[in-house]
Formats: sequence, C-alpha cells, structure tokens
Amino acid sequence: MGSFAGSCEIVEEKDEVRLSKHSGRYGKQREYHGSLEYDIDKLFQSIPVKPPTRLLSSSFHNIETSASAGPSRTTSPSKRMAMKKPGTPQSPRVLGLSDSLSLKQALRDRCISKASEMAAQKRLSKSAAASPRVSEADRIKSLYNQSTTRVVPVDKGKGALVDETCLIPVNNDIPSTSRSVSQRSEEPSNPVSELEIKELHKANRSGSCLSSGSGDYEIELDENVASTSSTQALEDDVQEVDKHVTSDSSKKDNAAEPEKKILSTTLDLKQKGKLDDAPGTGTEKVRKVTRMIPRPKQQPKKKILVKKKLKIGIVSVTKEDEKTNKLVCQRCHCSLKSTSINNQPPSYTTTHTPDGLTSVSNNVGKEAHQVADENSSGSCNISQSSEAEIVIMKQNVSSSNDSGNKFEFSLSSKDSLGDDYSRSTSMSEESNLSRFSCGNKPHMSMDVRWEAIKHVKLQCGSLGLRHFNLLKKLGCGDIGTVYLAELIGTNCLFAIKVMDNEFLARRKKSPRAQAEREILKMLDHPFLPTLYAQFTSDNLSCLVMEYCPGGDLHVLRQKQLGRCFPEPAARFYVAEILLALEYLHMLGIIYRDLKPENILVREDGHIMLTDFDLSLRCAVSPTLLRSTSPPDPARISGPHNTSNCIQPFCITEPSCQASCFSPRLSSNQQQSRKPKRATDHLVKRSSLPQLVAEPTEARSNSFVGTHEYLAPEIIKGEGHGAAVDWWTFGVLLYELLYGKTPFKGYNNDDTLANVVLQNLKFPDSPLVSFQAKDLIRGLLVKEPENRFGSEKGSAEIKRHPFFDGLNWALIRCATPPELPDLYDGPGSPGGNDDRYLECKAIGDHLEFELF
Ligand SMILES: Nc1ncnc2c1ncn2[C@@H]1O[C@H](COP(=O)(O)OP(=O)(O)OP(=O)(O)O)[C@@H](O)[C@H]1O
Repeated sequence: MGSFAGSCEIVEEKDEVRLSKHSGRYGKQREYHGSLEYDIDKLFQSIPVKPPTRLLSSSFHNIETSASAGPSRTTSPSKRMAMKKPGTPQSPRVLGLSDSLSLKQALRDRCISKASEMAAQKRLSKSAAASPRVSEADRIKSLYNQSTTRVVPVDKGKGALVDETCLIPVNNDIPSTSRSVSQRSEEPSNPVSELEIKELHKANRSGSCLSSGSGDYEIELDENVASTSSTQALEDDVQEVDKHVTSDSSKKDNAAEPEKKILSTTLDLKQKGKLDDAPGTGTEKVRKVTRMIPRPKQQPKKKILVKKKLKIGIVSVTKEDEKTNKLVCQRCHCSLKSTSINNQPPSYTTTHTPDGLTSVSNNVGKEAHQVADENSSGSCNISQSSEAEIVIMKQNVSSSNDSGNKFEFSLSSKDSLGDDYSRSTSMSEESNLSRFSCGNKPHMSMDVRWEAIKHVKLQCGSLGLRHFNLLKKLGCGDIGTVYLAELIGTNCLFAIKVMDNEFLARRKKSPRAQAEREILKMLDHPFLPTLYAQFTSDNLSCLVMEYCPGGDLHVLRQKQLGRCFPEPAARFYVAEILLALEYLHMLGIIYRDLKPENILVREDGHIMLTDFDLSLRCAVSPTLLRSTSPPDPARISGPHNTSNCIQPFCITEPSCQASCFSPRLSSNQQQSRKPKRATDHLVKRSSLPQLVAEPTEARSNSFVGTHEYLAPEIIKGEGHGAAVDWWTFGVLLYELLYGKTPFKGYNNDDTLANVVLQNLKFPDSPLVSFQAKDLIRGLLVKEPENRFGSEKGSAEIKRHPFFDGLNWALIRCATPPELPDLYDGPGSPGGNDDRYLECKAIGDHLEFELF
C-alpha cells in the first residue's frame, strides 16, 4: 500500500505451492477416482458380458471425458452437478441377446443403478467423515469461547465474531479432516467465470474498452458464501452471468487507447430502475459517467516475489493441559445486571446470539461472552449495549419501493437504544435481512451496506461496475487499482479493487489475486476488511470492500509531531493489529506483509489491516492451554490488571468504558499498588485458559515482504513460518514509536545485511518506555524459535506488560487516538470531491472523466 522512499516490497516468484496451483490435475484426479463415473467405469469393467465395443467405448469415452475434465471452466456449476448426478435407477429389464443396444442399455442401467447405491453409500460415509471437520470448527469456536469472555458493545453496527475457521493444508501430510477442506479449496474457485467471460468477451468485446452496459459481462460471486465452508461454496461462486450489450459509441472511440479502460456507467437507476440499458442517444434521459481507469504504470513500491518452495507441516496438536474450562460471566455481579433487560425490545435481545447481530468489541470477547451467557443461564443478558454505542440502521428503506426505484440508505446513522421500540423492531427485521445478506460475516450483519447491495442485486439481478460511481482513485497496488466508489442511488461508499485479469495473467500474478480474494472472503473481524461483493466485469475482477477514509498509518505517522506516534497511540494501533493477526493466524493465514502502509484507518479511528496478496495459508490447530505455572508477578502491573477489569467482560469500571488505555501509572504508584493486587491477578491469570492459535509448523521459503520489514529467516532463506509476523510486529512498533525502522540501511542490500547482522539499537529520543523496548527486543530476536510469540503467538504477546491496562475485549469501543484532519473523502474538509459534485450537478447525458 502506498510506498515510501526506498521502500520496496519483495515478492519472490518461485514461491509457495499455492493451493490453486495444486488444484488442477491432482484435484481432478482425486475427483475422478472418488466419483460416480469412476464407479460406473469399474462396474463396467467387472461385468463379464462383453457389450458391443463401439457403443460402450463411446459411452466410456463420454463418461471419462466428463469426469476427467473435472469442473470445466465453461460449465456452469449446475451443469457440472448434472453431469455427476447418477442416473435414476430403473427396474431391471429382461434382456434380449439379439438386441445389443438394449443389452448395452440394460447394462448401463444396472451399472448406474448399482452405482447409485454406491454413491448413496459414499455420501453417507462422506458425511460421516465430514463430521470431524465440522466438529473441528466447532472445537475451535468453543476453544475461543472458553478462553475469553464476550462483551457486546456496539459500535457502528460492527462487532466481531469468529464464526468459522478455515483449515487449509497445503501438502499431502495433512490429516484427512483438513485435507478435505484443502481439496475443496484446491478446486478452481471460479471454474466458469474466466473461460465463459473470455468467450463472451471475444464475442462482444471491441478492443479493451469497457462501457456501461456494453460488453459488460458480470459474474456475480456470492459474498454470502463462506469460502471455508464447503466445496459448494466455491462452486457456487459463480451465480450468474449477466450479459449486457448495448451500442455505445464511446466504446469504439476509446478502444483505440490500449492503456486505458473506460468505464461508462449509466446513472439512470433513480429514474428508470434499470441499470443495464445504456442508450447512447434518444430521448431517454440517461446520465452517463465515463471514467478512464489507467492501468497502473508506476508501482508505488516494488514487489519482488521469489517463490521457492513451500513446506507446510501440520501443527502437532499438543493438548497439554487442555481443559474445557468454563468461564463464568462475572457481569452477573456487576451493577449493570439491574438494567431493564426485560424491557429491551426483541431486536436487541439478539445482541447476545452467536450470529453476531450486534457488534462486539472483538472476536475474543464476543465468543467468550457467548460462553458466559450460556453459563449464566441468561441472567446476564447484557445491557451495556445500551451504553455502548448501538448503531441503528436508520435507513430510509421505506422509500425504496415507494419512490420508484430510488432507494437511499444512510450510513451509520446512530440512535440511542431507548428511543423507539417500533423502530427497533423494524431494525430487527432488517437485521435478519442483513444477516441473510452478509452470510458468513455476522459481525457486519448490521451494516447497511449489505442491504444496499442486496437491493441492487434484487433489482438488477446482479451487481456490476455499472452500479457504482467511481469517485476517485485511492491508490495503486501491485495487482490492482483501488477506487472509492458509491453504490448508485445510495449513500454507501465502498473501496473497489479493480484488477485486470489479462494483466495479472501476463505478469503471473493471478495466484496472488486469487489468494487475496479467497482470504478476503474468509474474513469477518472488526480490524480486517469486509468483502461485500465480488464480480468480474469485462475482464476486470472487482472486489467490493469496506472503505477506510482515514488513510494509512504511514501517512498518519508523517503527520505526527516528530513523525512518530506518542506511545499510547502506538500501543492502541499495535494492540488492534495484534488482534487482527491473532485472528488471521487462527484461520491459518500468515500475513507476511505487516507495515504501516497496509494499516488503514477507519472513519472512527480504528484500524483495518489490508492487502493479503502475499499472505500464506496453512494449517493451524488452535489449542486451549491452561497455564500450569503462575505468571511472573513482575509482569503484572498496570491499573486494569489490578482491578476487576482484568476480566474482559467487566465493564463496571468507568475508566474502562471511557478508555481501555488508562494512563500508565508512574513506577512509584505501581510499586505501591502492586503488592496489594498482585495475588488477585495471579489467581485470575492462572485460571484463565490460553488460546494458542499459532500455525507453528507452517513453513515457506518465499522471499516475501518489504525490505525493512523482512525477518532474518526470510533473508537467509531458511524457511519461515508464523514467527515472521511477530518480527514485523516488532518492526512496526519500533517504527511507530521512533519514526523509522530499526535496520534501515543506505540501500536495500544494506538494510538486508543489517537485519541479519546488526544488533538492535534504540535511539535516545524520543523517550520510549522500558516496557515498549522490552517488547520490541523480544519480538526482534533474530532466531525465530526464540522470538517472542513464536510459541504461543498472540496469547504470549498480549500478556506483555507493554499492554498492561488494556482491556482487549473492549478495545473496539476504546477511544482511538485523535486523528489529524486527514479524512479525505467526499464531503470531508480535505476531500477532493469537486469532480464528484460537478458530476452530480450537471445531470443527464453527461460523460466525464474522473481518472
Ligand atoms: N479499503 C480501502 N479503503 C481506502 N483505501 C484503500 C482501501 N484499500 C486500499 N486502499 C488504498 O489503495 C491503495 C492500493 O491498495 P492495494 O491493496 O491495491 O495496494 P497495495 O497495498 O500497494 O497492494 P499490493 O500489495 O497489491 O501491491 C493503498 O495504498 C490504499 O491506500
């Protein structure tokens, strides 16, 4: 993301065995061997009667062809299903020997009938085999539940929930439970789209020009599908191919410009409710916006991808001391218990359901609270939702049908809880819709943007670029360009990453794009981007994501006094990053590209970690550990650790609600307080189980990252694993605090040498606390095996004194560091929205260029 001088991202191309690459042949072979066709084949072979060779062989041929072809890209998922579907068993017929045709048919019927039985048996056994996978996901969930406690503060309709965990093995050593998931993910996730689009494209496209509705083929991929959940999810990705062909003169004009793609979007939604008509002339009033999307010529930062080989091992599940500790929700003891839970409208009682209808402070907190709720038999139905910020989707949805096709949604309109029960009831209904819309992303289920997208899909059948106003270019990455876009007719803003498939294929970057897309589909976390939709529009792959108006941490740091963050601010940001990394590791994703440029700032000041094209997916086996040895008392300090607030669900502490980052006590104060409360913490800490979700066995030899952030083991090519994220985490904290990275040299080679050889030094200024330096020192240990976090991951790091006083579960509600005037969106003070306004003012029949 972005770049800074001298910074260059390294992406070695010989890299890891991408899952998708495996998929091709091996996936197909497996598919054939386990398929019905294979069974039929076997049966035929075992039958002694020799049927007419020609007929049977041709049958075989057909069967084999369809089987070995696997999920053809040109075949829609439904067709594929039909091919695999066993024939309907028929009652056996009397065979006439003279009738070779009927003999063949009878044999076929018998075989098919037999095969159907076998298939049914297989299905049964498969579903039995699948259950461990399900239970593994459940187990992970319950591990999470048991480790922490959930609180349900609501912030702008967002919260967190770890709902599903993806275990994606990448080699054959992986246990079958995981491998079954792998096989699914190895299948081409979008088997139809590319080829089909190409076909359509060839037939209709003229030049490289895109125009609204013309030659604009969109394959809508269902964002509801959990990529982690099933093969079907991948197969169903392609829901429909929507072809819109109109004559558009601008198309031809622009086709002459090879370096530019012109997106022409009709804005007639409000007037006609139809988005796929793009008459260039006539009396119909059509507002037309034409934009030039230049293909990125300059890479903001150089990424080198050297892919060597990948060896991913399986985490040996050492369930030392794994216990099913049940946390008892201590909110029952808090004053909030007395709040009028019974008076809450039904819509808010859903606050505590696992589906995450309301936001939570973070996934850990949410899941744990879920446990707490279970254990407390509902008596602790949380009412802090009223105290936390509940975002009611005060949508003007009612107008959606009334006013023709115009529909508007207000983003993040807030209401206090106690206002109006009738409204809350309607919210409840809409939430259900949202929940439906957002599929596997419960933490975003309240997000009005789901509704907006759903509405467009309902109206137009599919979602495509033509439904968006591209407002401005947000930035250019290695694999695509990101635009700020408004869903036409709504107030919903999105960031759309547009990637040119041909360009990616030419540069062999398609696997990176694919990896990013698949990871984005898995995510549902407050500090990670939400993918609302994805589609392919004319050879452009588009990812519709949450828009972060606050810029990135690199830019934000430059705007700080002394170009570095004050320690509390740095602590806040790295704490949120830590939770994001924890979640990623739990999903078996090693991020590998942590740096300030990839940390975006949301409108509310919280962060969002983006850019997953360098991430590595691997197997992980989260484990719940119960600490056998009491923690070091010296490590326990800080105001919140010395209060009931150690429990993440405790919100009785006013200071905790105001901020999870109370000022650190002076050492004197700490000294005087420590003896008094240390015992409490020992008891509490030792009784808390620890969730370890570290993919410790993952290995890659890729040379991936950004020079100044590269871990020594990557540079040395020794193979690396999840510990690289903790190294980069240390570099990040260093940079945020000191305004520079620790090993930066005169040039990239120097930097790399310094990373490997140079000792860590801390500048004299600015003054940084001992705890911060201690954490950095632990993280920037050159040997990964001795690095802080390498063994127990985030669980270890979260307990470092640097984070003392931090209520992890409430961090989502904590007040973020104050932002300078950096909001650069439309309508913002610094926003470059002139063109947008101009566009709006001019009205129909207007084409203009934004880019
Ligand atoms: N959701 C978003 N909201 C706001 N800005 C975004 C968003 N996503 C990306 N951007 C901006 O767009 C720019 C390009 O993003 P992108 O992820 O394509 O690039 P990158 O991080 O440089 O990636 P790559 O690793 O693909 O080269 C970023 O620098 C960032 O500032």
